[in-house]
Amino acid sequence: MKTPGTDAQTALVDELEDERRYLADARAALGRMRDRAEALLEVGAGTVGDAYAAERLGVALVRRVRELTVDDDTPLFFGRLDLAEPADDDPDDDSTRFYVGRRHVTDDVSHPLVLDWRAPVSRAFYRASAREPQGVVTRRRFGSSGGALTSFEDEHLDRAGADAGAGAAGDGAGGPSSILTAEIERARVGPMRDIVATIQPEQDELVRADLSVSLCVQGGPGTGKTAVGLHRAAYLFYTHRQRLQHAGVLIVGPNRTLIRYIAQVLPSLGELDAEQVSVGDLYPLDVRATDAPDVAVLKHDARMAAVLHRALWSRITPAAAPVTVPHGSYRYTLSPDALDELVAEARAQATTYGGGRERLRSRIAAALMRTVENRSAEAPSESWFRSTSRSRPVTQALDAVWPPTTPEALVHGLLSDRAALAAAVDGVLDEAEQELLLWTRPARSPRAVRWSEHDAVLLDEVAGLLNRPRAYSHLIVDEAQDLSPMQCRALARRSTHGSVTVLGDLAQGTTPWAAPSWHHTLGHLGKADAQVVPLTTGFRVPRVVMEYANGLVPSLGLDLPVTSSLRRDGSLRVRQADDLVAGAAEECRAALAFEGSVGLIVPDSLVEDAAAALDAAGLAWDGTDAEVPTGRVTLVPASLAKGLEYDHVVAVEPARVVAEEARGLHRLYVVLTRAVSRLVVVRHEPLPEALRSRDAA
Ligand SMILES: Nc1ncnc2c1ncn2[C@@H]1O[C@H](COP(=O)(O)OP(=O)(O)OP(=O)(O)O)[C@@H](O)[C@H]1O
Repeated sequence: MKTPGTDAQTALVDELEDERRYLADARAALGRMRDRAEALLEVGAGTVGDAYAAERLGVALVRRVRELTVDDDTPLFFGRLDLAEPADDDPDDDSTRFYVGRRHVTDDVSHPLVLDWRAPVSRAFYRASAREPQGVVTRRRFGSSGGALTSFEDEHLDRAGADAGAGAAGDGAGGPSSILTAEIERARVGPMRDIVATIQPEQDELVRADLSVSLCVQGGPGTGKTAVGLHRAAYLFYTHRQRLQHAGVLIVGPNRTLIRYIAQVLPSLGELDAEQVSVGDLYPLDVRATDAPDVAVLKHDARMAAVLHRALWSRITPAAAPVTVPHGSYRYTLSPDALDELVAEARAQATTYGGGRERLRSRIAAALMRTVENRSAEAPSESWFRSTSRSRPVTQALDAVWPPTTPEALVHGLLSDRAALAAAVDGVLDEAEQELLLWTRPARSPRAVRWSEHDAVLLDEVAGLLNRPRAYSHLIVDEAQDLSPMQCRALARRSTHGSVTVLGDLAQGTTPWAAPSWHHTLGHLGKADAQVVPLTTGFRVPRVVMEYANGLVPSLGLDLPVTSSLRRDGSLRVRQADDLVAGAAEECRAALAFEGSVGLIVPDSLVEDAAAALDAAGLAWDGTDAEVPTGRVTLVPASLAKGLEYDHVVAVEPARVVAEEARGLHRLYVVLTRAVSRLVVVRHEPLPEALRSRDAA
């Protein structure tokens, strides 16, 4: 005789079978959607009238085909919602059951089989709780392996929390959130994955905030800031595709390594359109020189904006000669005084130097035209106006009173010439600062300058004064705690009328100009009214490692909420080694016994030694710039560790990480918070004071 328990068990197993069949049907339907898109692609180009439309259609269809590609390794859905009543999004649809997945899948008559996670109805999947069921009777989460469903778990939200985890089938059974926990604790093998199956309510609120809302997310290491930013990009594209296709979303990261890393996540989010750029590449520059640290700090100082502004606009000079143009057998003239009046008007109305110059050109031509009209019976034509405005005398006058320039020419002129610099910095920078800025061996021409990476912020500032840069509807800025005031200004110019999502952690600020508070950064970004929202639950770093790293926070002089961790697994070990790099290589070899990626993070000065030690140990390894990894070990200089994560981290010589830079403690905090499962600290010198309690471990 069967016990009631086994009956229930059998019912659950049957139900899992039903779900597997549903998944197979949805996969087949997706395959047909793709076939249809491909067929359209084949005939599309031939049937559309003009070449431009054909190309547009082709691009859209290629993208559609790519979006519909079936990925057999991930199930098409990860959740199911049973609602009390039909959702009111679509009056023709009275379904109360929805499957939530990475993209829409419809059957042959356009009936939805799977809803995109970004669709309005899906919101309840992330937000509903026993306290606020939001119309949800049952929320089902699916466990999977290699694209196959292996389990499910139900929360009955209508039962007021009394029974919020009743049914569970398959290998994921065990607790109300075992599928969630298993998903969160899964080992990392490649780059970061999307988190659409497990977005938490507090993250979802940020992801789905209105396009008009500017947010600043202060979150400790591994609280999902980058993930939230990327999912927000995907959500905004989905919800406002038309609008964002024109004005776009720009994702800005601190360096190319992180950009490359996150670029691999975006396509899996079904989003291929967001532009991604590192903050240093906003003004592309062939960098061939370095700056002393104090010079770099000065170049990033907001006061430089005032200096450059003055240097540029002071190029406008009073007219010394009249403008004279011929018309018929006469010559018509504009006096220097009349010209100066036009300059004053154009200047008062100009928002950019370049725009003002063009406005002045038109005004000069218009004034000359009026003179002609007053004196001759025959009014000059529109083409006379156009050719006059482009004529040599007008351009010469313009060049004299409102000289053209380029960012390179202006900065070259300023930093090579003591008198020009003194005039521009008067009352803004002191003499010592002027000396710092002046080039000791100026290049002969702007083209011959050997620019430093920090010159980019000066050049971009001037470029922005000359002409308005492209502005985006939404800007997502990762690791924003490291932005300098001048970098913030560069971003502000690109989002004048748009909104921003600023992501960062003040405790991880490692640049000399790192923000002391979000108030500063947001002010320079021109978004002082952005809401600052904390995220304090960590998903990456295991609790034991997080608590260890948190030991450093009181020494950072910041008032921040403590980051806790959702992960109870993981381990921490501190090892004393006489030969640091050999010890580290040994630890890497041991780490390979586990599943997942291994990051060997070393002080920058030890990179070469560590590489040699890995080679000597016969371990295959990659640098952080590897497009396609050859092995599971990555060698990471401490200065590039930010934003990255590895299943197993071997962190070498904390004391040296701290000693190698001014904000070394912040850097160490970054280094110690990269591990998803295990952290091994290899040291020779004593640990920094704040970590000593663990030294005996
Ligand atoms: N809701 C979630 N479910 C599962 N995993 C999550 C969730 N949120 C974040 N994660 C994972 O936690 C890890 C850390 O996320 P992420 O890199 O976005 O954090 P971060 O706040 O940007 O960290 P850092 O400050 O160190 O750069 C990633 O592997 C991410 O996929």
